This record gives sequence, structure tokens and C-alpha cells, in this order.
Amino acid sequence: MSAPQAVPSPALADILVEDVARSFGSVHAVRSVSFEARAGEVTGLVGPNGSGKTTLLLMLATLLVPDRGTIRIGGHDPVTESAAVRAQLGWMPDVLGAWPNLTVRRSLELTARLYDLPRPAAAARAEELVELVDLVELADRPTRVLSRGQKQRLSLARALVHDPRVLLLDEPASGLDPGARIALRVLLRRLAAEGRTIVVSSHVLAELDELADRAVFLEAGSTVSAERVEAARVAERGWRIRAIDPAGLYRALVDSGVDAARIVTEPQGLVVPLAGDERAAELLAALVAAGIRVVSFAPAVGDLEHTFLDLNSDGEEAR
Ligand SMILES: Nc1ncnc2c1ncn2[C@@H]1O[C@H](COP(=O)(O)OP(=O)(O)OP(=O)(O)O)[C@@H](O)[C@H]1O
Repeated sequence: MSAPQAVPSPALADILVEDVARSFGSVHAVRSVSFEARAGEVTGLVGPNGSGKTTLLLMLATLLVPDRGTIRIGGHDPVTESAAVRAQLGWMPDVLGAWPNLTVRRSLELTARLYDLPRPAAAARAEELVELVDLVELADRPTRVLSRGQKQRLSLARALVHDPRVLLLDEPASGLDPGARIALRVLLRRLAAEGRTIVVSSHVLAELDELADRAVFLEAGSTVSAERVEAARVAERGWRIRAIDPAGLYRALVDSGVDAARIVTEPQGLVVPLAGDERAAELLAALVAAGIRVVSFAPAVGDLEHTFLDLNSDGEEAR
């Protein structure tokens, strides 16, 4: 992820959100959110619990009316042109509201019929989708028997039924085992490469790091500014270093100016706080020049997680 924050530029935006707000009584769930999402890209929505991600997605999905601001999906307004928006949009909620007694196959057929597909086309689409999300073996079981991860996959299949150009996914990876997560990532990257616009909210930041082309950070219902995100991204973070000779590595780190009191020993290596890629590159060069046989040298957490944690610690200090 090289460009972590979406910067609005309406000409390129497939989804455009400008200064959107929504309250529930006295609770300001979304205070001021602005961002864009582009076709062919996966945009990640990142924020702590209660920061307004689901409320925002519901407004994009035409299911909740904003109190203020502008939303455009492919140029259409979800409030005044909800039919046009729904026709091009697939929505995967965080909890599947399935028809419990219908089979997986029937529930997909029925969803396709609701999108006006004729009966044979709906059956064929259901068949394609159970294969796509790997539910063939469960296709004739009622949806109530599905596990959480299997329900997530059915929910994704339902979102894809009408081959939408825009996909909104609320926590799609939650409940998925590691294999299913990789399959989801591969599928979403493929759908984006086909030119779709994909917005994903997730707490699984390592997952989003590999999936998202850009990220929008939310904090207490507002988008975090690009400047703050960049400052958090380049702030000091732990780098994990492993060498053939750990004791030699430790000595070389101290000789290179790293504060011994801040070196943390972990089973997978020594963790050292470093600010910025330049400093990391210098230290690696110094270790190699000192004859240390370095096996691995990488940030201890991914870009998104580091930025998220740094922004949150900012927020804590401000409170
Ligand atoms: N229908 C509602 N009525 C009252 N308050 C609500 C309603 N929906 C959301 N909220 C409140 O709005 C805030 C934002 O909630 P939202 O579900 O959008 O956050 P989120 O970022 O999706 O959280 P999480 O990561 O936990 O899913 C929370 O304080 C929540 O309690």
C-alpha cells in the first residue's frame, strides 16, 4: 500500500462522499466523512469500533439517509435515485439476514429473481455463485445450518448475484478461516481487476494491507486528514530483525546507536524502534557492513495496523 489515504478528485471517483453526516438522536455516528473510491481499486475503511463505518456503508447502500452532505455512486444519488444505485451495487452486510429454511441454492435463485432474472438464468447464476464461493457441497442444505464463515460466503454470493459494478462489503473476512480469507482476497482482487469499485471495512488490518489499494481512516465519525495519516504512517515503529547470531546482532545494534533499553527480545527476533524507511535502510546497511548475517529485517506490524495504532494513541492523548 503506497497511498494510504484517499484524496478526493471527483473526475476519477466512482464513489464520491463529501462532508456526509448522520446522527441517531444525540449519537453522532458519522460527523463529517469525505472520500472517494475508484473503479478498479479496493478501498479499505479502517477505524475503531463505533467510528461510523457501518453507518457510512448503510448510507452508501441506500439503506440510510444522510442528514447532510453529498454521496454519488457512479454519478447517482442514493437518496433520490436509489433504484439506479441499487441496480449497480452489491451489498454484503456484516450479519447475513438469510432465509433460514431455504437452501443455499434456493436463496441465491430467489435473490436473482428479485433482480428480475428469468427463472432459468437465475438457476444458472445460483450454480455459478455456489462454485465461486466454494459452497457446492452445502448448496442443498438450509442456510440455518451454515457456520458463520459459510454464511459470510453466502452473503458475498448474494451481493454478486446481479454482477454489480460496485461492491460494498462490511467485515467480509470476519469468521473466515485462513484458507477462506486467502480465497476471498484473491476473489476481491480479481473483481477489482475487472474494473469494479470495491469498498471494504475490516478489522483484520493485515488482511486489508494486502488487499486494499488505498485506505480511508475514520475516527469518531470523521475522516482523518491525509496529513495526520501520513504523519502516523512515518512515525516510529518496531522493526523485527533476525540474524544467525542473535548476540552479535544485539551488540551491533547497540554499536549502531540503538538504545539498548528499547531493544525487545522476541522468539522471532529482536524488535527495535525506528522512525522511517531511511533510518531502517541505514541500520540494515550498518549491520551488514559489521558482518552480521541478517536473516530478516521488516516492520513488526503492517502499514495499516501501524497507522491505525498510532492514530489511536494520538486520540487517547487528546482525550
Ligand atoms: N440505529 C442506531 N441507533 C442509535 N445509535 C446507533 C445506531 N447505529 C449506530 N449507532 C451508533 O453510532 C456509532 C457508530 O456505529 P457504527 O456501527 O457505524 O460503527 P462501526 O465503525 O461500524 O463499528 P464496529 O467496528 O464496531 O462495527 C456507535 O456509537 C453506535 O452505537
